[in-house]
Amino acid sequence: MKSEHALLSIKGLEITYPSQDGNDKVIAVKNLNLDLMAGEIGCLLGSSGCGKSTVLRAICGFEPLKSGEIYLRNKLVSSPSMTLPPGERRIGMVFQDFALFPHLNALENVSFGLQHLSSQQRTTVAMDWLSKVSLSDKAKAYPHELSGGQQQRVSLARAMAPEPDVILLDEPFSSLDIELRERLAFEMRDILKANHISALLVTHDQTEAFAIADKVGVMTNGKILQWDAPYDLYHKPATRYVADFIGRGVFVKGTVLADNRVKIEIGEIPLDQGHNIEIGKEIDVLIRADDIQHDDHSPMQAEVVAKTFRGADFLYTLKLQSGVEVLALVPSHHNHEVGEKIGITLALDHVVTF
Ligand SMILES: Nc1ncnc2c1ncn2[C@@H]1O[C@H](COP(=O)(O)OP(=O)(O)OP(=O)(O)O)[C@@H](O)[C@H]1O
Repeated sequence: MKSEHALLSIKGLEITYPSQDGNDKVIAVKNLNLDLMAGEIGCLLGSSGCGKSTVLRAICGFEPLKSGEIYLRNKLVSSPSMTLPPGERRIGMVFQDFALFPHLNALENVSFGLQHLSSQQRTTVAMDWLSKVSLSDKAKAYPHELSGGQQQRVSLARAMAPEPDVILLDEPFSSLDIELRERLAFEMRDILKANHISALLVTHDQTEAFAIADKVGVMTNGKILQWDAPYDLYHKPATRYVADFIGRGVFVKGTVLADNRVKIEIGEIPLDQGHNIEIGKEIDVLIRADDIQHDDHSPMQAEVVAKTFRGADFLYTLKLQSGVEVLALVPSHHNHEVGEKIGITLALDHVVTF
């Protein structure tokens, strides 16, 4: 069975909190399943309150389970009848605010979890991890003397130094500038991959999730709707909620044709194998901003009703003849005015429908 090889395996997890009036229970997580393989970086992605942090706390051993089981390296660490104490789990944590000890310098922060070693070994190991995050020259610096990105790398080095089974990261970029986030997410991914460390991250930011994770689980109401590679989440969303949540898209009406194709207002698209929809049926077809291309020579016209400059491209909102509005990403040297009509073609090779 696949999960036998998983480093972290969560089966049928349910966690409840007492509600404010003390009577009913808030179900924070329900029937959640997840397998994280050795060396894999996973991410739970969902909006505020969907239960992401509760899952992390349960993995750490801070939440009792209502039902289900959590295994680390095939060892049962949590079930409704037992919770292995947090200190006895081999888990590293990186928090939203980095949670560095302000009165300890970078080296001392990283040494903190290495109390089982001699003082000389501690320094050697901690210096080694500081060098792995490219901060050897900041060993003596205190947290307030480091930038946000540097503090985050110290925090990562501190979590990695005791060589835990898995590192959990709780919104690790949310206190940083938006421009920094994506770069640091890539940087963190490189460090984790170079050191073969498995990690589970939670975030509400899709760009962050896609930049860092091998597998992303889209969560809502305490459930994972789909656990997949970012590419598959984007191109093969399993539910309408996932399709709406990931990437910017619009659903337009389509009609199923005889030869396994679907006709929409601006063209025809093949239906994916496995869709057995009766001919003539009306379906909703997902059209993303990168599915529509601008082509000055195309006879098919759409009116620009809004536009946002994004540097390399414009995100145009285009009104089709029927009045339906779709989005289109267009290289920014094609600078058209609102109200202008522009030529478009459909660049979609398969239908996403539900
Ligand atoms: N200690 C608690 N007591 C009662 N309800 C709680 C408690 N902690 C969390 N909840 C509720 O459980 C649900 C899940 O909360 P959780 O913190 O796991 O969500 P989250 O996805 O991490 O949200 P955020 O991104 O805002 O941190 C929410 O409805 C929340 O209100």
